[in-house]
Amino acid sequence: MAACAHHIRLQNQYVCDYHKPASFCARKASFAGQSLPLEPLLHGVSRRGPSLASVSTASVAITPKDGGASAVVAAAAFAPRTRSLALPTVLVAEKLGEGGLELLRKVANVDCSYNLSPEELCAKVSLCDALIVRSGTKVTREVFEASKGRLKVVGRAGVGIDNVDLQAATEFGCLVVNAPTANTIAAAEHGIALLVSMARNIPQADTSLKAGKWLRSKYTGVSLAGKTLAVMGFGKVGSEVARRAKGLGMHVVSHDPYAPVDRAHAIGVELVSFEDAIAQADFISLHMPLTQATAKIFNTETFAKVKKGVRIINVARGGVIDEEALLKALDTGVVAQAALDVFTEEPPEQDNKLIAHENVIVTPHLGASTAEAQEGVAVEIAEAVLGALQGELSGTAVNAPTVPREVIAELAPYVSLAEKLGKLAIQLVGGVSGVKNVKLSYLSARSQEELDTRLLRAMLIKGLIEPISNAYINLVNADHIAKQRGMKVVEERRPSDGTLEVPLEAMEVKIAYAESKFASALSDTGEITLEGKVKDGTPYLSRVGNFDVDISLDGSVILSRQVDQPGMIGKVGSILGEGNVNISFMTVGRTGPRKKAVVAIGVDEEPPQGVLRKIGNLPAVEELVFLKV
Ligand SMILES: NC(=O)c1ccc[n+]([C@@H]2O[C@H](COP(=O)([O-])OP(=O)(O)OC[C@H]3O[C@@H](n4cnc5c(N)ncnc54)[C@H](O)[C@@H]3O)[C@@H](O)[C@H]2O)c1
Ligand SMILES: O=C(O)[C@H](O)COP(=O)(O)O
Repeated sequence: MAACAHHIRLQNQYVCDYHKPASFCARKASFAGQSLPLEPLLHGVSRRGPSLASVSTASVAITPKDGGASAVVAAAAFAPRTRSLALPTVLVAEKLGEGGLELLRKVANVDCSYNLSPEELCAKVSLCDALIVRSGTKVTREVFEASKGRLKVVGRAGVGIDNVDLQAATEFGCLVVNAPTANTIAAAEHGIALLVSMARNIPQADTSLKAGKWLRSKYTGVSLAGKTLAVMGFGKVGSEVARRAKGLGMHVVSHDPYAPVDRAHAIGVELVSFEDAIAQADFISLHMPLTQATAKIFNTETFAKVKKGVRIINVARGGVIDEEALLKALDTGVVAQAALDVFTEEPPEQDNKLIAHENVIVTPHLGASTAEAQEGVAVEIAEAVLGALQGELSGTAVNAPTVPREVIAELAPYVSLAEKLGKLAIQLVGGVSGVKNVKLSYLSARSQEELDTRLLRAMLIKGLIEPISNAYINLVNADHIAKQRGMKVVEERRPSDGTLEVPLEAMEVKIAYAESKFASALSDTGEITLEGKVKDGTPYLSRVGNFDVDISLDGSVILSRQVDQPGMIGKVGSILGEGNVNISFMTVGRTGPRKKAVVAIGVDEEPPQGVLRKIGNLPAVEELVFLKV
């Protein structure tokens, strides 16, 4: 047997990496939450093939955002397998750029099989170690079941992973990686292409001329110069669209409650409220992710507030527009034109009325479809998949294995607390100030060496960012994604004289320079401030702004600031009861008897808007916010 040049030793098991592309060799192998230097060990493994399936570390993975209440799940991310001398097999189920295929072919058997039916995909996947898809292939629970544990990595050659069942992937110990940056420019350029084509009726005029007509006045367009474009979502794609639109002489405003103001100012874009953006825009371009908060955010109510004759471009996700409402708005002239690359259902039904509408131009989800973007995405995903097959964690891992069981066992409730505090804190942000500076403080008797806070910090970031983006955060990518979004997260330890047995007495999150939807969440220093504790293994919210509260975080929370007076608890309780909303907890934090008080109410279900309105209308209630946990 020939000796390999390099091997990674992971918890006494060996992974041969002689076949890695050169770029992998100098790196550290990061696995199961440990960063391990590559150990050049010489041991007898054949050069004929990699032994990449030999990693067996029991590890834990942060659950994906749809993964239920538990913040972490134990999963054997790479199940023990006998050392195989065969090359791994990678199934490429949608067309992938040649550069990526070349990389894969160097070290794997590559099976390019496109347009597989769900049954064919299930049949093939049991013979594959990795699967690469774009948005056109549904990687369902059935696919993971059918793979019978062989599938170790799913690579999404693009950003959105709406088509991959992440929960099932995690349960089956399958890593999911994506390629989030390589198609940004393509998507932005497509947005601009649609903007210009729509304004000048290019598709309609083209069709008409090809049909033998010469209709010059019918296709008179509108100019872009001097018009206002509202960019909804100032992330990777939105900011590139804004930059390009400025070059076309447009006045660009943007709505993104979480974007750093200075990044927008740097390219001459003003961040404004949702209402301001849609009220002043001649053109609206959508670039936000599809989340609970943005689903159908463009609906009948929204269209009632736009400038009459507005034109809309959507290269984000179909679900952010209520398609029926858009159709009505087009029919009544409220919306003059729409340019759509994405649809609620893809491909859309044949008789889709929006697509047939004369004032709508469409493309079949082509935002990422340029030769350059697809080459970039292909290389990005091939590297991520190959790295993952060899036990490396890519920075774009979506449901990555992270830390060893013993660490997680001790920190589990704190990990959950950190995510919940993040989720609550981000929901408290309001206005247009953005989220730039976050401080996470640990009150603990333990020293730095005795308390590994990496997972807590990652989970805080997960809680802060996932509800407002399509990013999936794990230990590996948390800091990277926070930085990418201009969010600075600093940690601070505050010594306590408590016992060393308890990892943490309390955890505090502060968001500086941010406005809040709930002014009482601001502390004396003007920061949104939340403190949490773990009691009997359960995360609790212990402070909001300057108000001490005590509420279990196993349901959602209503926070209300009111004048402390007799009968209030009964009144609020009755309104919730009438609305069939079950109260799990209620505490009052007050500055003094009959002065200001913050009432924190834990509820098992989301109260209907009418119920919240009734509570808000009680004369003693000064402000109210509902927060999902
Ligand atoms: N059509 C295509 O082929 C194509 C290609 C690439 C990306 N996309 C889609 O484009 C969208 C943007 O992608 P990206 O890479 O720029 O993502 P990103 O995460 O970099 O940016 C999204 C931005 O939206 C903001 N946001 C979140 N909630 C918001 C809200 N309620 N209101 C306003 N802004 C909000 C976030 O703060 C963030 O800045 C995503 O939906 C993505 O799936 C489509
Ligand atoms: O999420 C994405 O990356 C884009 O929507 C592009 O999807 P596609 O790779 O299927 O073109």
